[in-house]
Amino acid sequence: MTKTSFTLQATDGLARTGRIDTPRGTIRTPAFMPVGTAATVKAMMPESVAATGADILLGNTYHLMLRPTAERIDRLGGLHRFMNWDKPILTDSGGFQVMSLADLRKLTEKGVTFKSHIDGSKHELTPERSMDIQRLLGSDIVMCFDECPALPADRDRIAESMRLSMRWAQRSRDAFGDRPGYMLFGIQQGGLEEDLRAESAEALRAIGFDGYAVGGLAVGEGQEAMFGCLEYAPGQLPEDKPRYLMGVGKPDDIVGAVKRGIDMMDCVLPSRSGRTGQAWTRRGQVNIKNARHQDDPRPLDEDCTCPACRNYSRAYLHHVFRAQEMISGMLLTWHNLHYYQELMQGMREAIAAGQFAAFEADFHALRAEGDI
Ligand SMILES: C=CCOC(=O)Nc1nc2cc3[nH]c(NC)nc3cc2c(=O)[nH]1
Repeated sequence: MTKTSFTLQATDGLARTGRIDTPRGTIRTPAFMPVGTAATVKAMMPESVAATGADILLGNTYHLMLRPTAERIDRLGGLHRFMNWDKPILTDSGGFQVMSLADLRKLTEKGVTFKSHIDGSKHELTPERSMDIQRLLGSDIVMCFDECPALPADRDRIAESMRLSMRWAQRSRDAFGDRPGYMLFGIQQGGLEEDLRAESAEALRAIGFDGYAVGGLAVGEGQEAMFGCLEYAPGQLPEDKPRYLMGVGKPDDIVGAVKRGIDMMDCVLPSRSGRTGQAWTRRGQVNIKNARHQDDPRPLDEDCTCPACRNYSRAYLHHVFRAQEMISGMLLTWHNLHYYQELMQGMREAIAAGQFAAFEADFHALRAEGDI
């Protein structure tokens, strides 16, 4: 099967469940993508990531172009072979990270020049170069090269940035070419301005993409403003293509985004917070480094079937975090990614059964505030 396709299987209100079929495998939606920044989901073996239920993971163009370089990964057989992950991979275009991580950035109509945060070497990212890098990596879902304006920004700045991103979307499409079996996603911009988001959606639709991302969010606007934008932005995008919300989020952000029509998300939160001792459970958050866990024989979450909850006590997890043992980040990252995938599976089943409202009510009812 060399083609790719998106099939909607059920809807419940604005929430949808479906599947994205690619030659490397099927992605069940709504989907959560663990972040594998430097060709690894930190503290996890790839087979462990697969065991959590992840159908796809995310790679970062900015990091991989600097080290070990896309050319080297290509020579070694591509990113899937390199990191021993044979399911789908989505790579970002580098646009967002170059603006947040690189030094001495210079942005022009052509693209962005910058100095590596690793060794100070000079680099350039353009729509054309980003498409080339993502092709060399072999990623199954390629993202347009875009600019994500830092908020707060005034309306003129937001409009100007969005229109640049739309010109870059056309250049990305042209440079991507015709690649059966690979998908190119456009990225909607426009800040929190409904009319600018509509203009962006129309520009992307006219170019034509395999999927559409809602960009420019989860950049400090807060959940209320983000949900306000998600009341209209997903609906401005083609209904028969996947909708991807980048950088989201906490479990309640994810439930709220799926409720408003989002099909795919990615976030470093479950893995990053796992390494710092922050566990996410259906009853809320557990900061395992808190002294009150040091004699607690119970698992993190009685109902969780992950290896951390099946085989270890809170007391043990507390100990290995206090002792800064490597197993600490491994176990909590595994738990958090397992919990996130369980959340996605629960929503897929609830939407298919027309029970999303009940699922959402249970989700909120079970969660206590604060540390549990
Ligand atoms: C990441 C996949 C593909 O995205 C791109 O290639 N460009 C892009 N990335 C973003 C990443 C974000 N993370 C957050 N919060 C943590 N907000 C984000 C917004 C964007 C965005 O507007 N564009």
